[in-house]
Amino acid sequence: MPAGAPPWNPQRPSAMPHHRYLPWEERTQVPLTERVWPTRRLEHAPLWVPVDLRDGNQALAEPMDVERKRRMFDLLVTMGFKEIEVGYPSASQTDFDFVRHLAAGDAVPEDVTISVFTPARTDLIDRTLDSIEGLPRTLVHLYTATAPTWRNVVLGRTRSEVHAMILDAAAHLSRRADRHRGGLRFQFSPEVFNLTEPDFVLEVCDDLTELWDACPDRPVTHNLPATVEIAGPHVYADQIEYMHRHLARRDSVILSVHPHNDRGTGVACAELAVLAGAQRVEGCLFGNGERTGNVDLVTLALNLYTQGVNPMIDFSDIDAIRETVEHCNRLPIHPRHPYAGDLVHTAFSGTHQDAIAKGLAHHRKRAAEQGVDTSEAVWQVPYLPIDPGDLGRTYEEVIRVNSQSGKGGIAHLLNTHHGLDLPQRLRVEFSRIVQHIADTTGRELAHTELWELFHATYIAPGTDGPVGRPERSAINTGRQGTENDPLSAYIDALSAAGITVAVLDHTVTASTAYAECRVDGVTVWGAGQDASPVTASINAVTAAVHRARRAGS
Ligand SMILES: CC(=O)SCCNC(=O)CCNC(=O)[C@H](O)C(C)(C)COP(=O)(O)OP(=O)(O)OC[C@H]1O[C@@H](n2cnc3c(N)ncnc32)[C@H](O)[C@@H]1OP(=O)(O)O
Ligand SMILES: CC(C)C(=O)C(=O)O
Ligand SMILES: [Mg+2]
Repeated sequence: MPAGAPPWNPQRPSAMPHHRYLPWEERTQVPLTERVWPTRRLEHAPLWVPVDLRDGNQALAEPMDVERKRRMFDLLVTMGFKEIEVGYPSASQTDFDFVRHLAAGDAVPEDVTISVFTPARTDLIDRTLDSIEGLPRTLVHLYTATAPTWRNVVLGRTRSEVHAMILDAAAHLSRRADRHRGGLRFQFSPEVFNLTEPDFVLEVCDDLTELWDACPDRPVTHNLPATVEIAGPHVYADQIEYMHRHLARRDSVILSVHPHNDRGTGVACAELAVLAGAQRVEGCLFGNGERTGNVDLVTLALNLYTQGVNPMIDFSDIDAIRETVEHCNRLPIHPRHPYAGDLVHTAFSGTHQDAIAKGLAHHRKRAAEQGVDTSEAVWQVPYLPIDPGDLGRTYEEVIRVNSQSGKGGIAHLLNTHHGLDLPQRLRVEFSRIVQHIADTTGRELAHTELWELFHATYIAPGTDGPVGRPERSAINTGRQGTENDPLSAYIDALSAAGITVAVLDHTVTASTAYAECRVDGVTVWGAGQDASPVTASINAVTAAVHRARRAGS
């Protein structure tokens, strides 16, 4: 038993060298003792800023060419994003050309602001400013790493040297901006904010706010990245709340966050950061980006949507969005990706299917009672946090059948796709047949296969044997006062032919009849179809007779 491990924990200690890693408390400290973020609620959307064309793009094996960048840009505009980071113009000719392409054409709507990214180097700042010549409403985004390890190891400068380097670059940017026609605004990112001393970030950001003379009408954006996620989201929230409370000229600062996803908690970091005072969130569609990605804007915005908050972004055709992103990034989106993956609205397991099928039926009923369309009624369907219809998806894929499935799902598919409404006991029986096939083949059964199986089992179980099709003449002549009850007449006819049939259960819904019959002592179900309920019922009894005789032979 490892020292300090509770007695109920029988696990063997891992031999992996965990001592090589430092807890976050030893790498950063947030001087925040009282926090308000746990008491707050997300009530409106922050400003979402997609960085797919810069941070996402720099993480691709094959960065986007101008054509792909343009497709991504048009998608982002169509979805409703109002501020879009379009590239790192000093990094490559493609990025430079793309910004020039935007400047030359009419792709940028009047309500959209473009952002371009630059390091704190005068030659690269100049190149960046050259790229945006003629572009209105541009945000120039300056960044420098501020965390101790980056200062020491990467930049080879002391804290005060890095501070001076940032201010020099910002001053150069300001001077160059004075010559720029069209409104420029500034953004600063202390790269690796989350590992930087909070007082250093405050010093630098406050100096920039002053240097760039930010005011409420021309605010500066301070973007505080979790460049490499190293701690839980509660730590990031504390760091953001601390900055939110202490930044100077707060009404002239847009407080932005930029979480990455190294620990898989990028979404949680962003959500808690907004509770803690962040007004703007940078991320990428479906979480593309460096290493494990940038925070996923789709998940974030749809998380808000499913809380009844307007996400300010249009996701009504999520598959078209996904296809464009897959084309531009040349990366597939995982089938389990929140909200957008191929399988995220699908249930294979029996109890989930049962609940969903009941939930959908209840939803339709409640909408009808309230006199509203199903797409307007409040959504409360078990296991489906969002109505797939809101994302432009159909309900077809919601329930799929394999060996994990149960009668509810099978009945739902037969009902939805083939108009069958199986009686409860028949559901139980048929699901055993399906289960056996799914188990032995180990594969999924499509709704068409279920229908074929149902048809072959219950509707047309084979006509070999002594009973052929019902004798219409025997029915129509009407025996024993059964002129108004052709089914009884048919059963009498069968009896006269030596086949004793008792109908134990009989229902007809939408041109399909289901009959549970005892035939010569054998109890079986049969089903029949016809526009006429009478004929459908007679067909069902005939099918039951065939099945019983096969079972008995
Ligand atoms: C967290 C982020 O996403 S940051 C953005 C990362 N994105 C990219 O790097 C993609 C585009 N980058 C590039 O194409 C190139 O790095 C360029 C064109 C910008 C620069 O290329 P090069 O001049 O070849 O330099 P290199 O790529 O080796 O960059 C490292 C140099 O920049 C310095 N540097 C790193 N960040 C910054 C910064 N924010 N401001 C100023 N200098 C910086 C480093 O200290 C190093 O300097 P050194 O050569 O004196 O040691
Ligand atoms: C905002 C910039 C510097 C960035 O991409 C990061 O820090 O992750
Ligand atoms: Mg980043």
